[in-house]
Amino acid sequence: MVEQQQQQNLKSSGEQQGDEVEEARWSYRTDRIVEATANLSAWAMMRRLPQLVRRTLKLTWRVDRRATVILLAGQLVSGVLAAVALWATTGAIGAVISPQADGATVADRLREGAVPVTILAVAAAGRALLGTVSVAISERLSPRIAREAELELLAVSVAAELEAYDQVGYAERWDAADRGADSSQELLGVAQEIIASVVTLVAAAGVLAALHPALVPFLILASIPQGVVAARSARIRYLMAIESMDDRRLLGMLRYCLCHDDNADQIRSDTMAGFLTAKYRKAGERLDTATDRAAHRAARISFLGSLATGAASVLVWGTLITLLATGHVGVAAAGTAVFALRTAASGLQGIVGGGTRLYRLGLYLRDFDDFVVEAGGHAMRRGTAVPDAPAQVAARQVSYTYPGADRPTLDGLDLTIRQGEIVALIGENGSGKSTLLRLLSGLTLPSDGVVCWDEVPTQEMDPHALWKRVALVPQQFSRWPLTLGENIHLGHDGGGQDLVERAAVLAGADEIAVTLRSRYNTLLARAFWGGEWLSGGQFQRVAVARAFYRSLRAPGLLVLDEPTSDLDPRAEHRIFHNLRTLAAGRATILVTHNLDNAVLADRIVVMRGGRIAEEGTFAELADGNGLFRELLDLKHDRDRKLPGQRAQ
Ligand SMILES: Nc1ncnc2c1ncn2[C@@H]1O[C@H](COP(=O)(O)OP(=O)(O)OP(=O)(O)O)[C@@H](O)[C@H]1O
Repeated sequence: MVEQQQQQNLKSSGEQQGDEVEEARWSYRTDRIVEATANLSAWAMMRRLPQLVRRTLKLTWRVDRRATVILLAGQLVSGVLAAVALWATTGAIGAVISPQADGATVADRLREGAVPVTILAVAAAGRALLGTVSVAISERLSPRIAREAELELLAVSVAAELEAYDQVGYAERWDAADRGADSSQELLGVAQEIIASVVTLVAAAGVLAALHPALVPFLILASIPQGVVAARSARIRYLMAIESMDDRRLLGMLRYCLCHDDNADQIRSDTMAGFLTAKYRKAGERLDTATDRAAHRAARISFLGSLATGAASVLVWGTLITLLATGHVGVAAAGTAVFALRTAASGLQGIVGGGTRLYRLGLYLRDFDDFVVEAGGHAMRRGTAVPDAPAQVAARQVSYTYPGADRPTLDGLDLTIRQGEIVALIGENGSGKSTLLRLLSGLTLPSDGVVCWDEVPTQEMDPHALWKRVALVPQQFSRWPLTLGENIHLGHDGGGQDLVERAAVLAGADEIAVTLRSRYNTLLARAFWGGEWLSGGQFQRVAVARAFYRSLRAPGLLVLDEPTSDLDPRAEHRIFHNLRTLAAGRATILVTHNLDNAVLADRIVVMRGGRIAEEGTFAELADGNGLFRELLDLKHDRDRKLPGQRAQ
């Protein structure tokens, strides 16, 4: 009863707000894809099939050569057995229908039929066995083929420059590519079905041609409508999938928002479940409409195709009857022709059915290929220099414009941080601080100007060697589903447990370790059995410990983007106190909105609108009349008294 009431509440609040839910079409650049795909014809499909089969075999070859050979040889033998079986059919039919007048006894007939029937039985058993073997091989190899594709996708994704993520529609194209990688799981099964069908068809057509060549063109004629229908249906389904891609992504996103524990508190406290559920329902309805439209179109085409196929079948059978009536083929041969026609028809069906699926997979694979090329275009093409701990890191006349933005976020900026120095970066929201940190760390490259570690520009360095010397606490730090120890060393465990614990002590994460069931071996993931969870501030201590660990292992640039935003005063004090000691031998840059923390810095740099507005020591800037002083005054004003605050 209570449940019913809750569901009713959810429904009615969703319905009530649903009216206001705008038709949320997250606009992606699908028009271009739709337009390109609409031009694909059945002929294009036919042309692509051999190439797709070749590609599948290449993939299979890469995964397991021996299995590929067995698979192909098996199909070949299976085809030969099909032809042999059809030939034996003539003998078997002859034994059954030869006229009684010959005076043949039952024993004679059985003797006559024994050989062809035995051949038939052996061929059928052989084909069945080969079929089982090839299914087993393809089931074993298919997941591996998909994994190869997924690994390729992951490799190009992580090898791309960060700016790739800022390209319009990049995430959408990644999704499409991911589906392409996933669908490659079906490739081998389908390609195998096509190869088997082709082999069967060739065998049957060969037998038919030998019985009477006139039968073959009709067989081909009968297959044309099926092929056209299949191609058109596949295209309709693919276009539908592309057109509704944004809705499917939206559904996925909403499911995540509604159910993931990241949002669980807010979903409840903001009573927004109904609002999001209404959006979900709307997107689902749009998807249903698109599916219905595609199903109707496919059904119409399929009906027309069936009519055409029926007409073509009449022609084939008419031809056979005529040939029999005019004595061009004998009765036994006509019987074999019937079997051959049925075999050929099943081969054709296999080709058309498999071809359709392969064609559709091919379209998804094209998304995969396109993305691999696109991401490859963003691959890091940098130098090979390997940096040591730099004596200084300098931005020289650096500008940075995000892809698609109409003005630069950073504009002709100069900044040098020397080893042993702590520089505090201050500025209002959106002034470009995080963007500058990314450039100094070599995560992105400047649109103009250079960032140099000593005298070597970041674009001339091996990025991985460079990042080994970067220790970063980003604003949005990751909470990896790993143990506490792993969350600190992240696989770079050469420093040993001592270094992990030293970093933890410096960041105050040692206090967390002692509260956990298995200390540093405790899994920090509540989604897994045995995992534990930390508070926001505790996780931030772990993130700082991670950066300290990296910096202890390979000193270089220490980058702290609001590293203590979630910390209590004691924890914050500990980190900044230890930072002073750690800073020796490193260039340190710290972003903070808490101006009091800037006291710790040797120098303060104040940013405004992507440029440096002023710089100096805390005392110099506090005595001045620039932005820093203004922000400081605002803070002191608030510290003294806020409007409406009651006097103590
Ligand atoms: N990936 C991105 N794509 C496009 N524009 C971006 C991107 N990231 C940041 N920007 C833009 O660049 C500007 C500077 O952002 P940045 O994150 O560097 O500011 P910030 O000074 O660190 O701000 P905050 O104090 O809020 O952290 C902002 O106007 C923002 O809209």
